[in-house]
Amino acid sequence: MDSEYDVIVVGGGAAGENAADRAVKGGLTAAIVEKSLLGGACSYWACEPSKALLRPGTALHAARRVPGSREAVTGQLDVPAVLAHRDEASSHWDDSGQAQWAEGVGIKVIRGTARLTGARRLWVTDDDGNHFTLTARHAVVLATGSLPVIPKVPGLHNVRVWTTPDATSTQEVPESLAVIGAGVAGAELAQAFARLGSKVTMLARGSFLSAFPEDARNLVAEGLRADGVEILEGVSPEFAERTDDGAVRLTLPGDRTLKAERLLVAAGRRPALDGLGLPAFGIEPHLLRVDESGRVQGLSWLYAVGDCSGGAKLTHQGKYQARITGDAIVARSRDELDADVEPWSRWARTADVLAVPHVVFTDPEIASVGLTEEDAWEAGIRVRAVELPISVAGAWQHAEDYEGWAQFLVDEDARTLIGACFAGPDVAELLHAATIAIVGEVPLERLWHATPSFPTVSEIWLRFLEAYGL
Ligand SMILES: Cc1cc2nc3c(=O)[nH]c(=O)nc-3n(C[C@H](O)[C@H](O)[C@H](O)COP(=O)(O)OP(=O)(O)OC[C@H]3O[C@@H](n4cnc5c(N)ncnc54)[C@H](O)[C@@H]3O)c2cc1C
Ligand SMILES: NC(=O)c1ccc[n+]([C@@H]2O[C@H](COP(=O)([O-])OP(=O)(O)OC[C@H]3O[C@@H](n4cnc5c(N)ncnc54)[C@H](O)[C@@H]3O)[C@@H](O)[C@H]2O)c1
Repeated sequence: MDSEYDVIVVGGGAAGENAADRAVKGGLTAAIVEKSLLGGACSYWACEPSKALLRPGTALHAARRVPGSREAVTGQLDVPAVLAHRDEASSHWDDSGQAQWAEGVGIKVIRGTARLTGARRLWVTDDDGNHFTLTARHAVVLATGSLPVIPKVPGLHNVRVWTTPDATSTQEVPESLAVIGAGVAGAELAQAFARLGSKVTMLARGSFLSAFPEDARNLVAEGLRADGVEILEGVSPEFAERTDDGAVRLTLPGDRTLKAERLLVAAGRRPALDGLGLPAFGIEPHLLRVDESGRVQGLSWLYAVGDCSGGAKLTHQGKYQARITGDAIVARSRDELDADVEPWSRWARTADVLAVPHVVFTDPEIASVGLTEEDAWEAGIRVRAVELPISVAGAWQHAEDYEGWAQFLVDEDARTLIGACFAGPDVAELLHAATIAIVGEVPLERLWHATPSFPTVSEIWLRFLEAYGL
């Protein structure tokens, strides 16, 4: 094995793989050091398995909402078949296909745990405890992902908790499940397990899905409640203990208790930057900042992409950052790019601030992109919100009782869209149109010419422009 590569990526999740791929496509040599499965969290423990657990319930529910197909659907979810579908979606936790892809595109995969020991130099320990040094000629890219935040609840350390990988890879559906945290992971997994037969109770420190507009999160809360999920808002556990029968009992404010067979902690994630040797370079892991090209501030050779680099923790955004960073490293290796990076150029993560798409894959879904109304006012933008129910012919065709809500945010001076949020069944597929309108800064007068097909849910775009006054 060579000990020198142009680019060395630490962490082979979605972000790391894409950074290495772009470097190789640009003519550089690249290696990925990975301590677990190549493909990372998304492939084995996060997006793929969680969506595979959710999709069968969504499909069944959709069939029940259309007269004609409703009558044909008489059974319940087949739990073993759902779990088998999830196993398949997670490649049975086998990364050989991924390793084959990497080697095929010219990326060297090195199994082990890496830490920085000098500028462009890494110390790697493999699974057998062997050590070796790797040197990067141009750049080291950190793509080490994120770790769950475990809240400081007295007694919690004595209790066996599930974090999200335990929930997404389980082979058993618990009779009852308590969930600490009512963000995206908590909401999706609460619904998945409720539909698989668990009695689910969610504890939200603040509001359920607090990052989204109230009308959107109310629709999702209604959907979860219809599946039997109990949502307790403004509630954080005060104490946790193991019961004699191996279950978990939580003490809640007001001396209430909650007993559940399993306890899932989905209370947020933090960048996984410990143990990488960053303090020796004057960087406290929790203070790591990157510039628009993904370069760690203060170091010309160190970059970070994906969950570990701050910002939205989403696969597609990490991959976007990785494409930008990989190309920036290539450009700098050819002296085609200096320190300054133009916004919206191919070396700038401009969409990280202005156009991050985010889908909550519950049923109904939430799909949002761009600034929120609060962000816009804070940024000094004169924003107008147009909010309306998704009440178009396409919605009635989609489901008898279709209920949806949309919000469009317009920069009143530029007369362009700067944010959008949709809530309702299958709204995820409406999102990319909004992302394109925002990234392309398409004037509303031009959007007026983008005719949505009849009868599709996309007709909500026409209703928006009419409501806006065009
Ligand atoms: C339950 C759940 C569901 C989700 N669903 C979605 C979704 O539907 N859509 C979406 O966009 N996002 C989703 N996300 C978020 C998404 O999973 C993450 O944003 C994404 O996986 C991050 O990719 P990454 O490459 O940055 O990190 P990771 O995929 O975590 O990869 C980091 C890799 O680095 C390795 N590593 C760490 N330290 C070292 C070291 N020192 N040496 C060598 N290797 C190291 C790790 O083993 C790991 O493989 C979900 C998250 C969760 C928790
Ligand atoms: N569909 C998707 O794209 C998807 C799905 C799942 C996760 N993710 C990503 O993974 C990351 C982690 O998801 P997450 O849901 O864990 O984080 P999150 O930050 O979205 O939500 C965490 C929630 O836990 C609550 N919380 C924290 N401590 C608590 C306590 N002691 N008691 C009660 N509630 C408490 C917080 O108030 C917050 O609402 C997110 O950044 C998200 O972007 C994405």
